Amino acid sequence: MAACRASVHHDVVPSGTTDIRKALTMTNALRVADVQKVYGGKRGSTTRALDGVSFDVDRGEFVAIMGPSGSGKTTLLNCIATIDRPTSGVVSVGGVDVTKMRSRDLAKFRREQLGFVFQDSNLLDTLTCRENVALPLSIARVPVPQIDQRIEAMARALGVSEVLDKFPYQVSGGQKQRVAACRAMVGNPTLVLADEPTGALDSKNSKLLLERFDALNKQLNSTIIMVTHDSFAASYCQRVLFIRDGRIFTELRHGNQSRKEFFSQIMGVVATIGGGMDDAL
Ligand SMILES: Nc1ncnc2c1ncn2[C@@H]1O[C@H](COP(=O)(O)OP(=O)(O)OP(=O)(O)O)[C@@H](O)[C@H]1O
Repeated sequence: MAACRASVHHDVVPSGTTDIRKALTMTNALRVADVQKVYGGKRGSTTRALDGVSFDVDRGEFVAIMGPSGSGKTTLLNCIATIDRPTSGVVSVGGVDVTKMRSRDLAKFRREQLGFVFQDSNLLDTLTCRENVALPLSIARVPVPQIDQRIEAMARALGVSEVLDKFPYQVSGGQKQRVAACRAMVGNPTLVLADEPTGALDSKNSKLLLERFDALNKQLNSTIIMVTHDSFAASYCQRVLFIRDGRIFTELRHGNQSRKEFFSQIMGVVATIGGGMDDAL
């Protein structure tokens, strides 16, 4: 097992710094440095959901986060997604320390820098699939001809071209989830955050989505962070971070081994770490 990379604080770039310093961190899509998250307090009981989590994600990496129920995965993803603020520590996306960002800037930041894929696709039922995918581009005021081009290209890449003009209730669960992935990735965000994206899919559709993620990661250099309980899903990633009791327990790298070999390695750690992982298998 590879050791986790040590956290370094000095080169985390706070928001509003110069382009030169940003350029220094161009290969770094995400830095999580000594992040703590404590819920509760003020005389009530407290829960330390994250206890000094540190790791880096390079641009173009496809990383899974695994861990038993209650280990802190959602809390970590919410801190990266700027939905929640850490109690202490730094979360830096594309070289910008998001923990220092003012609340009024966060919505814009999320829109422009992050793409989200949830367990249930969260598509808007009153819009067609095409209109759902167009949303982030329309909000970003991308010119209409470009919007059409980008939607067509992304739909082709995710295998949903034929359902673009249908409404979400007219398409299958697997297609819905791939349309949701289209919407998350069409704006080419710095980070795609996927929370149990295969959780509601059967094995055929899980495989299809993961293969498309893998292809997009390789072709577009997309950076994808995926929380999953499923070792099979994690085996598509280049790296798996295991979290237990709010701390990084260990990490595995895919390296040159086959996906099958990586899957067995992941299963080995899951067996060690225990606690309700791989429920989906
Ligand atoms: N808003 C909150 N207030 C208090 N405690 C919380 C809150 N959210 C999460 N926790 C606690 O923090 C810990 C980590 O929770 P988290 O949801 O991050 O775990 P998880 O790994 O995502 O679990 P699961 O796999 O079951 O979704 C748990 O002990 C949980 O009970």
